Amino acid sequence: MIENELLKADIEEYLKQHENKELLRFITCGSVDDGKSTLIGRLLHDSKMIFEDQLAAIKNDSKRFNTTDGEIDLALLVDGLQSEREQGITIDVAYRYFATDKRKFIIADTPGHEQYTRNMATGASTADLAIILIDARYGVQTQTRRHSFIASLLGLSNVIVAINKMDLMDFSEDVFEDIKKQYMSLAESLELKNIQFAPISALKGDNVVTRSEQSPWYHGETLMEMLENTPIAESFNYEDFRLPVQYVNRPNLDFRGFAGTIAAGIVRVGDELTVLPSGQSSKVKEIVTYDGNIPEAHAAMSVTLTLEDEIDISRGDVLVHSNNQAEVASDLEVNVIWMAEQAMTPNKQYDFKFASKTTPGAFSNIDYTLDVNTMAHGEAVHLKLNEIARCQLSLNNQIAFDNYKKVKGTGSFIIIDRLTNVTVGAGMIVKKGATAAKVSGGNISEFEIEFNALVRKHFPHWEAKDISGLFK
Ligand SMILES: Nc1nc2c(ncn2[C@@H]2O[C@H](COP(=O)(O)OP(=O)(O)OP(=O)(O)O)[C@@H](O)[C@H]2O)c(=O)[nH]1
Repeated sequence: MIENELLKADIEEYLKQHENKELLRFITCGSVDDGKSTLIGRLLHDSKMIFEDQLAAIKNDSKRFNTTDGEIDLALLVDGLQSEREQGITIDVAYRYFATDKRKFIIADTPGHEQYTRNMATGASTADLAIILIDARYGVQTQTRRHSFIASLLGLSNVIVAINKMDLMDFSEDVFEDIKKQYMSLAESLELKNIQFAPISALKGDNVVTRSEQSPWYHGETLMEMLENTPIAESFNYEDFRLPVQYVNRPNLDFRGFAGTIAAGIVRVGDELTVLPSGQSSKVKEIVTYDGNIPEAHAAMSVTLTLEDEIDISRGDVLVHSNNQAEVASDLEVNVIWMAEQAMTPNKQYDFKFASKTTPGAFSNIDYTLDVNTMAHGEAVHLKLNEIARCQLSLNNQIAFDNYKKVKGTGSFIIIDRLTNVTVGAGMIVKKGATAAKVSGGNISEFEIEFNALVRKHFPHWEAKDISGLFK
């Protein structure tokens, strides 16, 4: 633990020195034992981010556990905790930092265990890129499909498919090409814009940071070059200005500022803004930051705006350009990833936490579930752990929102259980909801439920759907 703290302290210092370098956030995903930990260890090791004392500790451990036949077991570096090592499974999202001359990096390391889809969703929601690991011996697996699908659903457009353990397949070009083909056919049904492939051995280091002599047929970039060179600025939306107001700053009667982190777009002094949902308008008087006033600010910056007029704005409102507004509604059509052991029940009240506003509401209908292996639509009355579904959401209050693919910050939300305060799911907004769905889901009478039960009992061959779960 002491070593970890040291590492953390030093890396914060290190990151400070690299403040002006571009930051790439990425996630690594794959099935258990595909080699995520080894790969991350290799990236850290070969980019010289490991300190000598840690290296010595790993060398000793590798000898003691005799895990890798004399090679340093880089996985030991990542699976730092003793209990994790004993279990052999990484169990939560862990964030790691490293830097090269070109960029600095944050890795969200997400475990491969089937039930931990939610951890991947957590890591992926803030990532620019996903490394999807495939064991060269086995090719595309269920987890590959699941992770690629979630990456696509979360709007992660950059994917590096790292075909690992190529050393066990004699660095065969045919194996690489074959897995590439398998993956491309899977990707056809997904919205991943930029897919790159690398044949690697995380254990031996081939094509990770240094080019391998074992694969003379491969002329592409190393994995590290891909991480350094994949353009990320394109994933920012500088078109649609959105400022979800985190708090209203009123230190004295003469100053009233609206503070928050810009979710998308650019704002300048003098711009005409509208407050949503109320619809009132004014002009930007000042843009105040920690380092003083500035004439313009863009996505990801934390700012405080003051306006020309005294208008009513409170926490949770969204400031937008008057000529480019977000939508406002209380009924939404959404994609949901369910993350709790206890199933989601339509018409049960949950809290929905948007960029800066939390409001109660309920799902009025599950339109369909999505099978992550086949992409087929299915029917469901409840939504179970790790299931993904298209749903109709009915909120108790109006919110300002965007389609998730347009603006992540104003297009996503988390779902919180009102009793336990635990996050039970995550959602991405597709569009304004259809009110018709609300009627079919929300207004079922007790009589209809009883009638439905009778029909199902006495006329099972009619195959009527159980609607009791829709009523609560
Ligand atoms: N031959 C070979 N073995 C590898 C390679 N990469 C990883 N391994 C081995 O595969 C096993 C699993 O690697 P890990 O890095 O622990 O796998 P992981 O995906 O992090 O697994 P979890 O942490 O359990 O999710 C270890 O025994 C590694 O030494 C590789 O490129 N070649």
